[in-house]
Amino acid sequence: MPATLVLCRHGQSDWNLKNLFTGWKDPGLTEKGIAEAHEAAARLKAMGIKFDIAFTSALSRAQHTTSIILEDLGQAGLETIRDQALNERDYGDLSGLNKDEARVKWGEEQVHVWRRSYDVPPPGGESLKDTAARVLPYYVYRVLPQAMAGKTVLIGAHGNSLRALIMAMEGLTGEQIVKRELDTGVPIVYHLNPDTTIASKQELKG
Ligand SMILES: O=C(O)[C@@H](CO)OP(=O)(O)O
Repeated sequence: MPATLVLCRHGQSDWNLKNLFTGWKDPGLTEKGIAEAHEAAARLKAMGIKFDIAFTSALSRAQHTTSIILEDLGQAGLETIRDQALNERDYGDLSGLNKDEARVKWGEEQVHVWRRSYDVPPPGGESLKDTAARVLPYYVYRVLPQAMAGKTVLIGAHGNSLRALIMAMEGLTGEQIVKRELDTGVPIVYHLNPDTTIASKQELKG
């Protein structure tokens, strides 16, 4: 029986709605974000998934999404480990700025490079590579041993911390990851082989 690992980006946050760079800032979920978390839970429930352990970041939008999913699955008390290693990529000086205004100020291309490239950090912040340097050791040393022990694992985290993880798990290049977007509140269910490679992958979209 392959191990099961579910990755889920948090539901829409207040700053996603306002189109602001968020990073390590800590806005809550919008009504839509809360609804997305419930939908994520319903899709996991329809697959018959029950978790043995959950991991989330130190930021409330990911914690809230994770707790809604667990509550809806009837697993409110499940062991949930919070760690800032899973936090969103730090957007540095861009944090709190409007993304459209940033495009006007610095140009479409520069902002796209800051948002999606692999190794170009935004001013004062982390590149995806920097983010991977904290996410991947956490995954390898904390999360993966749980999955390899046969536990069904949930990671409720963020667009860029999960992009960093997915890049490594799926063996994507720096060019491929630029195009990879994660929707809010959409669980991705991976089954892993005993050697930790991916046996199957399913995105639970509506
Ligand atoms: O603002 C952020 O922290 C992230 C995720 O919402 O945005 P982006 O998609 O621009 O990386």
